[in-house]
Amino acid sequence: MQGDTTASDRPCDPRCFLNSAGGQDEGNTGHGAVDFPVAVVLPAAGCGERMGLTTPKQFCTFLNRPLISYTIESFEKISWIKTIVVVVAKESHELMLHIVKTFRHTKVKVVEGGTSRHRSIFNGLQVLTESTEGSSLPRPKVVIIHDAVRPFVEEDFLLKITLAAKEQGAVGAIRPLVSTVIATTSESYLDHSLERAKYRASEMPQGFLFDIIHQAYQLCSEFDFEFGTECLHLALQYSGTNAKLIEGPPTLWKVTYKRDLAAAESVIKETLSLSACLISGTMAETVELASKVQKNLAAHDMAVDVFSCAKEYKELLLSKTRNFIQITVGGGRLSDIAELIKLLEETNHALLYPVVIIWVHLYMSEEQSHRQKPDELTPIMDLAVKAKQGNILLYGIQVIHSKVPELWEKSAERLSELTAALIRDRNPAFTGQLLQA
Ligand SMILES: Nc1ccn([C@@H]2O[C@H](COP(=O)(O)OP(=O)(O)OP(=O)(O)O)[C@@H](O)[C@H]2O)c(=O)n1
Ligand SMILES: O=P(O)(O)OC[C@@H](O)[C@@H](O)[C@@H](O)CO
Repeated sequence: MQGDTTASDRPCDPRCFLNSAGGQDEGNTGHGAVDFPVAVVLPAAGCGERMGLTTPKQFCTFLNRPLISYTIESFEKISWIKTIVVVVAKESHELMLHIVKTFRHTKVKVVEGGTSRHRSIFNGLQVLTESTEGSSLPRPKVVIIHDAVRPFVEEDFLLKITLAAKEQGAVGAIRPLVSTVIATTSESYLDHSLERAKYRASEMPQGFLFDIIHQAYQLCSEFDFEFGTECLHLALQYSGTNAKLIEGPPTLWKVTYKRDLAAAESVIKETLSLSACLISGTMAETVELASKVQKNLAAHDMAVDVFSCAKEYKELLLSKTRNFIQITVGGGRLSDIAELIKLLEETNHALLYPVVIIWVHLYMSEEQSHRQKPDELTPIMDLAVKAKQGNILLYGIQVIHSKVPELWEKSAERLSELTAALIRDRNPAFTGQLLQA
């Protein structure tokens, strides 16, 4: 298609957009390249009819957080984006303010939506014009418009869209069509089909010079407002600006049906499972077990950093991982776990994503495990109940050291399998349980 700029169409790698979740260092690709004010408008005033739920899909939650909060976070962590205007229905205004407060979103301005997506977007643009009474928001040079129900957007693609919008006036993300587009007769027969290779799906984000898109909305017809679905069309029709088209990654999909919500949760869980910190202690057996687990988890695509003791917690937290494994020996050493939970709570580490702690209890022999008094381990349940209130999921796994290398290897493998499953699934139902490796 004329004007296509094809970006790399790499397979959907979860590490590419949720830096803060996956333990990756947050990129800052745009620093310096964007020397002009950029604002974002997130239309979120729809009712989500196709989702078939009473709660509008942008407020549906997974992993204890509403969908819209994930989208806001994708933009919030970008240093060169200064303002995020979230457009919600009047009846959702208080809920949106509560979400902003609960998840400590910054840069967010909440405004009231309209009866159609275009009306909502226009309301969002209006609040960005200096001429609006009481508008405390700076008029942006470029505005990014992005459906609030598209949570996976990457900084490097947003940078491409923003720089292209500054140069071209209007730019849109596109993706190859999956199904062929056909026209039907009034009796629901095939009228004709379009040559799929010549067409693309229009996705989000889209970027515009603010004045171009604001003018287009000021001039557009009531019909456009009521029935239109394409901002690029308004820029062409009413501001004479033909949008540049950039092929985006497969992660730009919009949450529309219930299955999309499950898919979004699964993508985020996969991202959260990419890294872990393992606190091994200093005993030869615990250090050896830690090394076996680290090697086995690498086969599960999980990068594990091993720390020898608690005093390195501070450094450990800087890694941004949401998964912690602590090996202890002998009598119940839950005090170390309690200390880690306290630190995670003090640093709000579990604010945006549930944190997993796996307490690995190593018995040095079969006899020692039989001597263990049940009441020495039951406190894990109490600790887990308290930790869950802070979005921290505590699990216990018991493992017995064996002097027989094959048996010891097998135990380490079982421990690694259990650890990977608990981290991947983050199922609250198993918190406080003591599993056997
Ligand atoms: N009056 C409207 C309608 C839609 N949107 C927003 O536009 C985005 C994309 O629209 P869509 O996926 O169609 O959302 P809904 O209209 O809520 O879904 P449905 O068509 O299934 O009702 C969503 O974030 C939606 O909240 C909006 O801000 N104002
Ligand atoms: O509200 P709807 O889901 O119908 O429209 C959203 C999409 O049309 C829109 O986000 C892209 O096609 C880009 O315009």
